[in-house]
Amino acid sequence: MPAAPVPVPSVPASAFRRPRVGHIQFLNCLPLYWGLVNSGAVLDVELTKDTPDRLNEALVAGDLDIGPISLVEYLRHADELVVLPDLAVGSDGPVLSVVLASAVPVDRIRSVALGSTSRTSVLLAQMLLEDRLGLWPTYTIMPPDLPLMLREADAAVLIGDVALRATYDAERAGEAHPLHVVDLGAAWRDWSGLPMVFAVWAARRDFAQARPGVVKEVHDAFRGSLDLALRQVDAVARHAARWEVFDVATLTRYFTTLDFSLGERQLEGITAFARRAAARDAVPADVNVLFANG
Ligand SMILES: C=C(O[C@@H]1C=C(C(=O)O)C=C[C@H]1O)C(=O)O
Repeated sequence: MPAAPVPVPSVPASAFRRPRVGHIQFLNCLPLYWGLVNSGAVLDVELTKDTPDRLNEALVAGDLDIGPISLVEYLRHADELVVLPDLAVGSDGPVLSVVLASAVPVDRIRSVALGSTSRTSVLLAQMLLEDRLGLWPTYTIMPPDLPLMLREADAAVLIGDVALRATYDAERAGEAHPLHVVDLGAAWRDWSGLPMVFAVWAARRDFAQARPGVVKEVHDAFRGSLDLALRQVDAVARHAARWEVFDVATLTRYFTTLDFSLGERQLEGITAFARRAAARDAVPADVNVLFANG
């Protein structure tokens, strides 16, 4: 009699396939990517480059395994995710690429167009306008196009390259500039005394449990490539200035102004932001930030 077949435990396909990793298609994450390409790290991943709003949705839906996620969306879905240590997009003071650009003096803003690619910064802007300045404007969500937004509203909230452009144009024009450009990283630090964390990197909990080694490998590669890019920041800026509208000095300043760390102070910043956001019912109260085992 033939031997009974040995039962093979079923292994989910996710145990074998290449990890699906997200990447923000803004200059803020160029150092991360540049390092990956130039460090010679062989990282076998399926990389999806997109705007933060779409990457948020994909990670929450389980269409990505690991990726950056707007802080607000992380706080809303923290029980499905683990945070990668020592990696974030933030600033301790001015950030240059998260702005409120207003055609009227800030205390006269009555309508605001919120850029559709953001989740954290648009909430931060609302908190600053309402809870700090006592203004109650109306809001509309619009694609991140400054002239179109200002056709519809007094002010616009922008993130990423278009926001960096707004900062750059305002600095170059000085007094003659028609817009009031408020750096929301600086505004948050003035208000709270703390750094702002706009986005973190997270892995889906089920993925991190099934493949902890892969999460560590991806995290190490990201962290390593970021460190490399920041050590060679002039070269990164020179490279990017070849096709970007920004000059080398602006890009060098930008890459060194951004705070990619996630230490004690950044966690305090997250807690302070989460508390204020929870008071407005924008995120659940008392979220426990769980890290991937590094
Ligand atoms: C500093 C930035 O942080 C970003 C802000 C985000 C948000 O507001 O939801 C999300 C990801 C980051 O890209 C930036 O976009 O320039």
